[in-house]
Amino acid sequence: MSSDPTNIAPIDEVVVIGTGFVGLPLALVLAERGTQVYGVDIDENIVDAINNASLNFSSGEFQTRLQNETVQANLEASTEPTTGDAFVISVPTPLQEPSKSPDLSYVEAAIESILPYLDGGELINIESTIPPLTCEQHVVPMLEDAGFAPGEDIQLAHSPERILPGNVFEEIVTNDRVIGGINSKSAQRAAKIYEPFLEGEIYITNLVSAELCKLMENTFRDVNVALANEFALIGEDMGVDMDHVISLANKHPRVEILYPGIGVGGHCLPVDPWFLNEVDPEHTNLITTARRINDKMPSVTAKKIRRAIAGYDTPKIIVLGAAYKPNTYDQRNSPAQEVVDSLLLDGYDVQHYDRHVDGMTYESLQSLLEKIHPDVVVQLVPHDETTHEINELQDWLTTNDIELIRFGEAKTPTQPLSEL
Ligand SMILES: NC(=O)C1=CN([C@@H]2O[C@H](COP(=O)(O)OP(=O)(O)OC[C@H]3O[C@@H](n4cnc5c(N)ncnc54)[C@H](O)[C@@H]3O)[C@@H](O)[C@H]2O)C=CC1
Ligand SMILES: CC(=O)N[C@@H]1[C@@H](OP(=O)(O)OP(=O)(O)OC[C@H]2O[C@@H](n3ccc(=O)[nH]c3=O)[C@H](O)[C@@H]2O)O[C@H](C(=O)O)[C@@H](O)[C@@H]1O
Repeated sequence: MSSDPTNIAPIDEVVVIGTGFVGLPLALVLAERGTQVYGVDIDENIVDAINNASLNFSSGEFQTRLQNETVQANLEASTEPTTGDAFVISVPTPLQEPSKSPDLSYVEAAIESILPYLDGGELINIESTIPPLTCEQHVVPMLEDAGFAPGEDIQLAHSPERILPGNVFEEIVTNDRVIGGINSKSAQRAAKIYEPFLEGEIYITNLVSAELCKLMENTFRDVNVALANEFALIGEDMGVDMDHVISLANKHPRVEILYPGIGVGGHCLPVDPWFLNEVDPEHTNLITTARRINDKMPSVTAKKIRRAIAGYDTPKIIVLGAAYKPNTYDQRNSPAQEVVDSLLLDGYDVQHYDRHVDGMTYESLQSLLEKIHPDVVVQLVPHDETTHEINELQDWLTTNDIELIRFGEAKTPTQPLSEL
């Protein structure tokens, strides 16, 4: 795709619709570099928090950036949209349960909400992860019904976000960016949004390719975690430490097995593969099987814990870890929570803590254990800090007759063969 870049109108004002995990970092990095940003969210608490620079996210980096003077001068939030050169849509795209069909109502509501502010010449750029053909089959007709000619008087692009929760402010700048456009001019105008801060490359394509690309990335990861989980289950049946075998297999120059875990959580991996299944169920056998393997892991984990504590009459259990993965506070679709819910349902006495999750944290692990006197400590999420604390307390736990059960990366440090 090519068009004369000198014809591309500048983007001085960006309206970000949905200022959550994806929309807010974009709003912040744009405002830091001098773009006038208007953040729009239907959640008044978020709007107030942005305007008062008083976010209660556990990640201090959001707060620090929000308090920056340049950001304060360039970022304003509201529950209602306004006019601007570009509208970035970063609202949720969850699944409907139990059908696992995509719920596009947020994207549709977001588009609907900006229609009164379009007057010709604006760009709409969707960052939300969307099923293939959403732009063509949902967004384009909405714009046409409102009297616009997408691609002509309104530009339309899809630039899926790829930031890794936990490393957001680095990846938003350094990741390469794929931008699909309804035409070349739309894609190139969307690129203008990112130019003020992006260090990665921009790759221009069409709308459906950008939609598919994002889904394929997360599906690739999900399927590969499922493979690691399946290997781990084989190892367990055979009484072999598969973390160790995986580390050996990964010495092959073309093998990179991921790590088995207690399940796949978060906002995206458990969701996005189903978007592919929705459009082509005939060709998503491997993908849906992988999803089911990963979905089964919390109950497999709960079963392992039950087996390990079968010798206690009424064990008092402390579980450490509630976030969906290490070193984050995000609890969305958390496998750890599912494991705990399953144990609670069995009637076990479980107390649940997580260093990074508001309302679940504790001062020091040792004083917590001294207060509660548990029989068993289960580490479900290997946050670095928690792993460090537990490693420091190993001898103390043994002396105090507290059994330790660990899952995830922290369980088995990779041993060189010479030490086996
Ligand atoms: N969480 C992540 O790290 C990543 C998420 N994504 C995708 O980005 C999209 C957004 O995800 P998150 O930011 O995590 O969700 P989120 O739930 O953190 O934020 C979405 C925000 O949109 C607001 N909202 C909903 N409807 C609205 C409307 N009509 N107008 C204005 N605001 C509205 C919500 O109140 C919420 O604050 C999803 O499609 C997700 O799959 C993509 C990459 C990474
Ligand atoms: C392809 C890819 O790496 N996508 C990223 C992913 O972020 P997310 O935090 O969901 O991914 P993650 O770190 O793989 O974690 C997902 C889940 O998978 C588990 N997990 C992950 C890797 C692994 O080897 N074993 C494992 O069990 C994690 O513990 C977690 O429960 O999804 C994000 C998204 O789309 O929201 C995306 O922006 C990120 O770049």
